[in-house]
Amino acid sequence: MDTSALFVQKPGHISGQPVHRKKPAGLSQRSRRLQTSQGRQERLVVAAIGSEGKDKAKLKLGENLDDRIMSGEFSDVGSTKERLTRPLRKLLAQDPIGPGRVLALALARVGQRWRTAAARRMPVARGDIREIIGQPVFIPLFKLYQVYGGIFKLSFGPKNFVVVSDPQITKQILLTNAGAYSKGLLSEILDFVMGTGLIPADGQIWRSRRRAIVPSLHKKYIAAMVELFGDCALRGTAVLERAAAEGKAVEMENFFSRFALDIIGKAVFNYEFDSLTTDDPVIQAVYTTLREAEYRSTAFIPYWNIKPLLYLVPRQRRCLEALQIISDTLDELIAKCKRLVEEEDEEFVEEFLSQADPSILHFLVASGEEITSKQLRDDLMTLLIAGHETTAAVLTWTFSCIADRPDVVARIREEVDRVIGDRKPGIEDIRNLRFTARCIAESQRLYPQPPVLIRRSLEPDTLAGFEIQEGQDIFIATWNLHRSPQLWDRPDEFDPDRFGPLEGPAPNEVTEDFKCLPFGGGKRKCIGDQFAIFESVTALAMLVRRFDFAFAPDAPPVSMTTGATIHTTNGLWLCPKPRADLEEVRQREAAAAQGGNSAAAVAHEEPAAAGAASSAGGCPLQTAAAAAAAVSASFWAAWGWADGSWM
Ligand code: HEM
Repeated sequence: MDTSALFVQKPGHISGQPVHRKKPAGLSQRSRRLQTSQGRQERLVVAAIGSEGKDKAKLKLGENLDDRIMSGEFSDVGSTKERLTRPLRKLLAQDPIGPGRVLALALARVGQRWRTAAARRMPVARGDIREIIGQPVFIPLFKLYQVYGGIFKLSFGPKNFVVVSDPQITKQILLTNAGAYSKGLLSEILDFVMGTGLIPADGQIWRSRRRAIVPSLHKKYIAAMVELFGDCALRGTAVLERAAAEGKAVEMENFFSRFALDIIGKAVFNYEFDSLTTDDPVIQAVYTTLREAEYRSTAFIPYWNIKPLLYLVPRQRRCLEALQIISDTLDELIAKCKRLVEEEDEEFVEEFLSQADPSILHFLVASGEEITSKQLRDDLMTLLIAGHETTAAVLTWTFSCIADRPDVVARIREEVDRVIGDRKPGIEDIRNLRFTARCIAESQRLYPQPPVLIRRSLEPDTLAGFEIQEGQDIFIATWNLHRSPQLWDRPDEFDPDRFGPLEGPAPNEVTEDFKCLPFGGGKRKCIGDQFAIFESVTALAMLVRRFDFAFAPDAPPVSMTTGATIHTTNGLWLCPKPRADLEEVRQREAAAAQGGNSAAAVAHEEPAAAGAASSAGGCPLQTAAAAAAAVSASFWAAWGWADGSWM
């Protein structure tokens, strides 16, 4: 089935469903067009989706929080007892005779003690959960952060969460006292899909799985993956060329979602989703499961814990069916891989990379480690989800950031023309695509994926002088850290130069001292950070060198909605147009490359042909694996990957 229609359409239609071009009623009052200091309006609207009626209800709830903040209710963080007795104290102080004034003085002294005691307690924002839901959850958290600062408690009836938006407190939780915290709520939410995979796992299981999986992402593997990224970018190029030729807009979130799925399928378990050009039940099953994971992470009542409802509620039944399809597919892939490992009889050495199948699954099976099929399935499912949604979101928001920035596009293009021309980038080239990489980093600052990290304290701790009880749920509000006006100059502006000279180190939680966490930090830091950066840089470079992108004229405004990552509400509709000087650049490249690895030749074929061309001669990764061996140590060190330091 040809899937291009799913994301290449006239902007008024998404997945075949007509979309009202007019903004929904009430949207305009709610729209927050973020004004940058240069006066440029970011096409960003904070909105909730839903029918008009639903929308109004949410609007009221969201505004309610704004009203309460405006009223100063949240700013008064002192003692309630002191506040309540203040009018009485004032009245008594007016007593002309004397006893009233003595009492007023006594009350003032007690009030002072109450205030001092209150200052030692963490500020608490009490409210109704409905004031938070119905909008991207990090938006109200940001508003409350502006009132309370780096640490406060968010309390809804019996439930409460500590919200952290301070770099040093974040560092303590993630790095210096990381042993005192678990994934808590996140493990509970993700159990149905990831089981004891790396993201939700804690304790001994986490330690042993991390020790087993991290070595599979070794240098040769990453270098081989860069080749795969280039092949997939060529297929994407072909899809965009067709859209450009037909003058159609492309829904880029869908496009990047499929792009990233194709890559992660091959990279993790050698499965050809080929979702940029086809659709099949496994792809549908993956998306059903992903959406369910997001639904569960934002739903208020976990009704799915009541077993019979799993079979009675249609969406839960669909999810069970999807999980079964994925589980069967993974079982087949595992069995196939085991057969291959037995047949090839290759010695398992450090940096093992199978020529026939360089996937992480192959590494894990070849390592000979005894693990249950269930654990292996959990590991693969975790890597599939962790490496897919995040990268797709990063690329989507990067393109949203650059679509109205011809100055940035020109700089990326100049760098790409100079470094790789029309070739696919090799591993060494990525080192020199430094401005392109900074654009990815800046987009990750503006749109952190995920926008909130979740933890639970395993033992009492003290954060910024406040006592934390065992079992306390904590949100680390990455969005707040990344957009804080106290921590960043012009925080809402897309400025890839803000991290200093391009020759300097790539920005991360260490260089930015935990005010920027593109991949988390400490012992639970992302294991796929280099994979993801190289993938995103390759895609950005290879698409920008070919196309100009402009916002589709009649498309809905770009707005955010919460999932595990930040999604667009109505898609990101862009019109790709071949860059004006494309022919000239091609001729120049053809003359220079003379029989080299010309991307132009491949990308002009149909996607299926591009895929076939990329795998001509067996595995397209063979040559890359060989080339990887030659990559210098200084290259890896430049990416913060000195031998051993990345584990
Ligand atoms: C741009 C893309 C990506 C982003 C923004 C991202 C972000 C993150 C973040 C912030 C964490 C820390 C979560 C926490 O502390 O609670 C994390 C963990 C993780 N990521 Fe990524 N990630 C990306 C790509 C990938 C890829 C490609 C893979 C695998 C190939 C991957 C695998 C993982 C795993 C397994 C963990 C859990 C590590 C542990 O708990 O030990 N990620 N990621």
